[in-house]
Amino acid sequence: MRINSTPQVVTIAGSDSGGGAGMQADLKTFQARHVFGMSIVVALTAQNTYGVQASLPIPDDFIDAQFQSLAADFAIKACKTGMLADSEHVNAVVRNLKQVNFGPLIVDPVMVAKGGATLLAPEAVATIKQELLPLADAVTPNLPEAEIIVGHPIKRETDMTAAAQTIQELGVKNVIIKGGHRQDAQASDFILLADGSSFWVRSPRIATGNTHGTGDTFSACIAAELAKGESLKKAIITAKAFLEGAISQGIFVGHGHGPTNHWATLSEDVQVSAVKSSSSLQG
Ligand SMILES: Nc1ncnc2c1ncn2[C@@H]1O[C@H](COP(=O)(O)OP(=O)(O)O)[C@@H](O)[C@H]1O
Ligand SMILES: Cc1ncc(COP(=O)(O)O)c(N)n1
Repeated sequence: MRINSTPQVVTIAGSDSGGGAGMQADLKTFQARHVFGMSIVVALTAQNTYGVQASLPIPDDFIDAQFQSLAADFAIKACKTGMLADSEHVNAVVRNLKQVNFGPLIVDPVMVAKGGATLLAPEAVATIKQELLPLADAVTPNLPEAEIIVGHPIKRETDMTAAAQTIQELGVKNVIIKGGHRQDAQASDFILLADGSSFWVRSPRIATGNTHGTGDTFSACIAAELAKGESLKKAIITAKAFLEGAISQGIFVGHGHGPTNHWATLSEDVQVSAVKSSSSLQG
């Protein structure tokens, strides 16, 4: 059917007025990856490359209204969450997700902005673990977020693999722990799939201050590729190549922690190494 043949994706997240992170980064990613992007705003932030100056959660009933508007009209094939502000808003999103069919759900458990601002009330971590993760097809914590979810420090690569297992036991099928916050020569992300197989994606670490919105861009790219019908494994590898390009071909705007370049071409420097082989990697 012609009317719904374009892959349609929605981000359920916070707005970054500075355009580098949040749903603005998601929508730029959707555009770059040739899918039709939509947005459900959960919170507004007054933000720039220096940090977050103010934030304002959206009333629950307006979150409901946005879900209803999209569900009534579009054939959404994948979705992602980003900044969800607090427990009340996590619950509003969960309630709505249970009533719609927006395809695979990627949860980016955004907690603290790179500049240090709190984007999720600490009390809401338990709500994300108990209510949202069981609905998710994949979760994409960065290292500090993974440490909060599992409740202990994650230092070595073996800690990342163990943490992924612990997070999977919370009821989320596929776990992607991003290694951007480590200091090693490669930026390495660990992936544990639903079938128990696992692999690393690695790319050269780029020395840059332009990493504002990297996590948002990564999870948005995964959602975009899933909406096109790609397997989760292929979507993750594409997202890694997209990030390596977006970070390395930097864009310089603002005076603080700069954004990435969503026009960049995919990098060819991504290495994939299986930890356990499996004939049936998650599709
Ligand atoms: N300096 C860097 N060089 C190359 N890749 C990076 C760099 N920083 C982050 N990445 C990659 O960007 C993606 C997002 O990771 P990360 O920055 O850890 O997320 P978040 O924005 O949630 O903190 C991951 O694939 C990670 O490996
Ligand atoms: C609205 C919003 N959502 C997410 C982030 C996280 O991005 P980063 O960790 O790169 O600051 C952000 N800064 N603002």
